[in-house]
Amino acid sequence: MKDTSSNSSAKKNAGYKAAEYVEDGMVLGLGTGSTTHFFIEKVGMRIKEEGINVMGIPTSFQSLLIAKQWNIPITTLEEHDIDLSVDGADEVDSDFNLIKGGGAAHTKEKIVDYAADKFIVIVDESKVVDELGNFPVPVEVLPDASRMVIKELEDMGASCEIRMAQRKDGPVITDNGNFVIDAKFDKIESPAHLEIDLNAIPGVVENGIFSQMVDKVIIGTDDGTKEL
Ligand SMILES: O=C(CO)[C@H](O)[C@H](O)COP(=O)(O)O
Repeated sequence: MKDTSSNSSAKKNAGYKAAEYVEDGMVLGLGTGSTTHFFIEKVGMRIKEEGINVMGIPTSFQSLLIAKQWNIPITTLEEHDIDLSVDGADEVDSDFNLIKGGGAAHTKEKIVDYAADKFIVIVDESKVVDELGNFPVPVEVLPDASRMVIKELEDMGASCEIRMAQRKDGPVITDNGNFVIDAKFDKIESPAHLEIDLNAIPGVVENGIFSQMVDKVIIGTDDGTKEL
């Protein structure tokens, strides 16, 4: 789906910069992906070196494993509200609309990111776009509904593919046991409307348009960061 090995110094700069916004006592939403990996790593370093006291709510098994590796205490949305969530994106426009879900984690990411008091997005420059839509919109679906959802998406003008696993025969299975349909629209006129319309299709669990809640975007470059 995407090459997560590229732009690693820019991703690292963005992730490390976001960790500067972490304060002692915070509960953190831990996004998913190669950029967020650097954020979690830096939070772990700050716990070790500065002794800050924070807890994390991971948005995927991947993020849970990285957090455990860095001895970040884990909690859940059942137990705590979230002060700050930090997450990557596949596309971000100047109105802070996002496409997420390149790692198939967008359902839990949206629950956690939207619940946070503050939501910071971290990307490298390649993710910044004038208009969303070059990256297909990931749509998590209940497996039994996938053919019907594809028909609805095609009626809405999208070209669709069920995302296939790379080292397993068959579809990608999300952390929630579902499939992901990648829906490519020629043009996304209104991200906010599309976000609502996609979730109205029976069988859709969540889609990867994030049109709400972003407070800040940190763009990593090879030399440093820019903030929007
Ligand atoms: O939405 C996501 C996972 O579902 C990721 O945040 C998004 O795909 C960006 O990943 P990366 O930082 O590896 O480029």
